[in-house]
Amino acid sequence: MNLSADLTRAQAKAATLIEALPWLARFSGATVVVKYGGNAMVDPELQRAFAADMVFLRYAGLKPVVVHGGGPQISAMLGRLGIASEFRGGLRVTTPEAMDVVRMVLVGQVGRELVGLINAHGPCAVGLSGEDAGLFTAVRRPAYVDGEPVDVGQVGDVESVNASAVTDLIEAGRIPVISTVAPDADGVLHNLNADTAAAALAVALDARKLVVLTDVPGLYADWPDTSSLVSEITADDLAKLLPALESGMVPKMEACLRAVRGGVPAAHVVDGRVAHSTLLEVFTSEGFGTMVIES
Ligand SMILES: Nc1ncnc2c1ncn2[C@@H]1O[C@H](COP(=O)(O)OP(=O)(O)O)[C@@H](O)[C@H]1O
Ligand SMILES: CC(=O)N[C@@H](CCC(=O)OP(=O)(O)O)C(=O)O
Repeated sequence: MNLSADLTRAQAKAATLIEALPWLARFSGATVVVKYGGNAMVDPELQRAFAADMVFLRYAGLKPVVVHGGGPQISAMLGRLGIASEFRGGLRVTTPEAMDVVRMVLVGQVGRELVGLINAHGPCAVGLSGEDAGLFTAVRRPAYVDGEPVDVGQVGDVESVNASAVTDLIEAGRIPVISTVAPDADGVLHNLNADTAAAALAVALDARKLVVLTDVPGLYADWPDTSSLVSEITADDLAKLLPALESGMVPKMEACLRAVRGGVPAAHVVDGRVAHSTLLEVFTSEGFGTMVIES
């Protein structure tokens, strides 16, 4: 057969679309929690690509829920305001003064910007924080440095999730965009690591997938040996590997483990520096990044 160049290109596009068919069928109606962070959150082109992916998922019949990070943006604002900031065991030491800034940046800046980018495609996104409709309650937690607990101030773990705060929005066709601050039982606001909160939410929503964006192609078993990229790992093997991981990957892989152990069938770490990484993960056969499964 002698196809013209145009027809060849058109056929390649059709092949790409049709490759998505089994995945569209499999994930139709599924809730997918996506943790937005890293470079995807600071590069304007990647930001727009991410927003388009969320809208694509929604129109493809999935139910995307976004949990966003914002560590670098919080650090920048604390710096501008002359408020000292440090991390202990991967968690930000959060004084009451810093907590005000964490809330202002996550809820008022990073969350708003993402809502705006998604809503450029149509009025889908609604921003909310752990404070809204009692979405999260927090319980204060220490950091662990050399195995020892260290007080890091108003830092919490998710204690409870009011899933209906999110499912009501999903049922209305919205894309929830969630900022990870939450009150404890006394109403004191706490700062939650966004990877951890995304995992807790994925479990509470009975999500079919957790997708965590980062700035590397995935988990390396022997970091920084780039030949050691892990494409698939079971929860048990990940639990064995966790103590050997370095700080950046620890909350991410702990989050994947928590999600899978909590009943989410698959948790993925994908390279957010690649435009449309979430779509590639959900709709292509290649497998993208690292997938954590129960067994
Ligand atoms: N075993 C590992 N596999 C992959 N990355 C690792 C590993 N150990 C440490 N890292 C580092 O962790 C970083 C990701 O963590 P972090 O910077 O906190 O993520 P993000 O900003 O995407 O939320 C990677 O960019 C990499 O430098
Ligand atoms: C307790 C704690 O450390 N909270 C994080 C919350 C934001 C976050 O997790 O952002 P990333 O995903 O971009 O790292 C912080 O204050 O930086």
